[in-house]
Amino acid sequence: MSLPYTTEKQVAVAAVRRACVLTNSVFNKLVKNETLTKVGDYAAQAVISSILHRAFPEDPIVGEEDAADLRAESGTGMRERIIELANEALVGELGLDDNVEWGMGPGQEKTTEELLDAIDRGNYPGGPSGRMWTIDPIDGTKGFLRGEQYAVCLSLIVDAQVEIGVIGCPNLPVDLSKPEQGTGCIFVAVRGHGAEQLTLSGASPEPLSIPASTSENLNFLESVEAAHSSHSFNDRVSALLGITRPPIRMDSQAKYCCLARGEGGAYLRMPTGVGYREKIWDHAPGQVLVEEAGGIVTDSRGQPLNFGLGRTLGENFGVIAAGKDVHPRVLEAVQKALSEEKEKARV
Ligand SMILES: Nc1ncnc2c1ncn2[C@@H]1O[C@H](COP(=O)(O)O)[C@@H](OP(=O)(O)O)[C@H]1O
Ligand SMILES: [Mg+2]
Ligand SMILES: [Mg+2]
Ligand SMILES: [Mg+2]
Repeated sequence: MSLPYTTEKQVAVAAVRRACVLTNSVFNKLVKNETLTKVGDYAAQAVISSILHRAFPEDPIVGEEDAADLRAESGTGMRERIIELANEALVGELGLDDNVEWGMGPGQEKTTEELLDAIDRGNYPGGPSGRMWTIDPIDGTKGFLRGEQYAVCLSLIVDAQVEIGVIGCPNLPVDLSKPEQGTGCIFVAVRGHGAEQLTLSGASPEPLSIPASTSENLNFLESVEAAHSSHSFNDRVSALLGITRPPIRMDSQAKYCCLARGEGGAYLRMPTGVGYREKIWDHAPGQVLVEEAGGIVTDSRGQPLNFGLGRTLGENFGVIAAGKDVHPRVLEAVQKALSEEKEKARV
């Protein structure tokens, strides 16, 4: 019996690989010299969206970026730069099995209009039924610009359930505890068929599973950006759990990837203010990856993340991702810390 979503998985990995080559070259050519922020985000979404469209022309896409500003932009050369970089990534030879037999070999150069349209194809509003892809071309843009962690994130959602997640992490050490082994990994999960880590060239799949954990070897994974998740809340939850090790701070869904391969032990993301709604592209690939590695992903109330409400997670409040044994303990401590906060606000 053939595995489900074989073609989708091949196409998704090919698309993420090309986008990673692109973001790497954007960093080396542009970010290191000048701050042309967003060039990588636009170009990578154009590349991934073009590849998806060629393979699955009927599938809608929920992408983070849109091309409105780019269309309006003139005189800076930014749009030309993006088109050039996207075309380089689309036609370049990547080596390995670039799936020519699925029509996924190096593509043809595209016009400016075609690439702007490809970016704008990410405007699907989402919803509860049918197939859709989510693209976060550069997740952790702040980390990307700092030369730290970022991730190229792609998922396939079918009837509100994430079926495939692919996360490319060009700057992530192959093993956090052995930085000398080099950086660059791709994480892939197919619902019901496990999670794996590949090299950045798409080779050497290693199955992933979250090992059992105790409080002694636990530390939290959390955002670098204090505006994105409450560091002080995490400190309180750590204290309640008796965790003494400092948190591992890292941008992007690389946190889900580290968790899936047994680094850290829990990813906790609590809102810093009222009103922000988490975006589906910031969590869909990470959710299926962690679940397929044997973990649990919920919001801070223990509810599953709802990917069927549109472009955001709606009423889901915060995110807790952890191994099966750790998750209930973290959830309980989060409840305790929340009720302490309520109590404080009352008096
Ligand atoms: N106030 C806020 N609260 C939570 N997340 C936020 C936020 N403002 C932006 N974000 C999201 O946080 C993501 C980065 O997460 P992290 O902090 O884990 O690296 C951003 O993704 P992008 O970088 O793709 O825009 C963005 O979507
Ligand atoms: Mg993001
Ligand atoms: Mg992004
Ligand atoms: Mg963004």
